[in-house]
Amino acid sequence: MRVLHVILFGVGGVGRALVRQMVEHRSLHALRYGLTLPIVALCDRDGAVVDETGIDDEALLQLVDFKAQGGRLANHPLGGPQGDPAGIVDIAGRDGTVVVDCTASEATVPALLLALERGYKIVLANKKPLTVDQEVYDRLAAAGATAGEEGGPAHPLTHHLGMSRWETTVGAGLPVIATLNRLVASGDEVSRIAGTFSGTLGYVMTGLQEGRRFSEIVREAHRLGYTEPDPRDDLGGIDVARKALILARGLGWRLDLADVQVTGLYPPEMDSLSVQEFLDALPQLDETFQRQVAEAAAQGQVLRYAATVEGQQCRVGPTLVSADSPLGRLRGTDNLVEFHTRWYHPNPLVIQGRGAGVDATAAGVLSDIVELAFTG
Ligand SMILES: NC(=O)C1=CN([C@@H]2O[C@H](COP(=O)(O)OP(=O)(O)OC[C@H]3O[C@@H](n4cnc5c(N)ncnc54)[C@H](OP(=O)(O)O)[C@@H]3O)[C@@H](O)[C@H]2O)C=CC1
Ligand SMILES: N[C@@H](CC=O)C(=O)O
Repeated sequence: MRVLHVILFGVGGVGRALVRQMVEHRSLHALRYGLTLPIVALCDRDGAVVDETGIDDEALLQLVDFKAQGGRLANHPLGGPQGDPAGIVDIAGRDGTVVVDCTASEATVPALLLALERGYKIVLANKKPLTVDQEVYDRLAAAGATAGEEGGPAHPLTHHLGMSRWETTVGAGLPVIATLNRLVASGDEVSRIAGTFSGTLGYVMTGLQEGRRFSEIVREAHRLGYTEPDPRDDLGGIDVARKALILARGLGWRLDLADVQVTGLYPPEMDSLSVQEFLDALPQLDETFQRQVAEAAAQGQVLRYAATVEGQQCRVGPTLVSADSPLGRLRGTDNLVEFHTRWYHPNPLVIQGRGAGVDATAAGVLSDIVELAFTG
């Protein structure tokens, strides 16, 4: 039996769905792939449960229920406090470990780098480590990638052949990163990537179209687990900017988050509020959006939050499109990603489907883990 030990950071919506799917599919993985995936550490922001023999399934299901009810692992009878994710990798890691990041925090970067230094593998649903410094991206992406000419450093565009996977960072479970990597590997020339990359903003824009209030839709998207922990990351455009940057870096472009042109959907004064205060203050934006959507509808147009990666530049922001265009016909959390390339011209290669949701995302993370079990 092939064994890959799992250290999981983040037991929020995605992390909990992942644990449930891992437990549910244990026999499928054993039968189909001869693979077993024991979870040896489960960590939230200040606590952890560690068991080097693998936390048993009954305890895992009990722990995710405990987390769903707002519990803290530091206070659980099986858990204890932790303030250093790298320390968890140090004590719980061993040969054949994968560190899975389902947080929305930069605090995991040292743990991820340590994991790679030790020869472990990493899977990220978290976009932040890939969108801080270029140097961090390079280190996270290049570990174990194919050697360059005459054994030199790996070429930046062989990243996806290494020990890291981050398929769900763009388009959740949709195969956006895999498609990009395949285009790059074939030598095709990608000239433009464009579309809508946010499940939350798709849900908000199409909800507005149906005549619903902005504040009500945003709160619903938050409750359903589509938004980032702080929904301003979605509404301010920074989450889409991170996705655009991950795609641009995947093309080998050397850009930083500050280089992405971002237009947000709420006024900067709302940045100083707490998340709850922000959610409570949303009704003050209802009328503006209602007016914008009505004016657009009168012209046969709808509002969408679009992203473009082209000519060494990334741009994200609201735009009006014809209600009858591919973007205009999108509904709910669906994303649409067009790759315009030398061989996909004039018609682009298009990926479309659910772009947020904890189960589809967790399934994408689990696929990355299974793929890495057979890599390297
Ligand atoms: N939801 C979705 O549809 C999608 C989400 N993603 C990405 O997946 C990630 C998780 O999203 P989601 O589950 O919705 O978010 P949640 O806010 O529900 O969960 C985040 C989890 O991370 C934990 N956490 C925060 N900081 C740390 C830390 N320093 N060390 C360990 N754990 C930490 C939190 O701990 P605590 O419980 O103590 O607060 C919480 O358990 C995000 O990066 C998001 O962008 C990607 C694609 C789609
Ligand atoms: N908040 C994000 C989740 C996926 O990355 C979104 O809504 O797209």
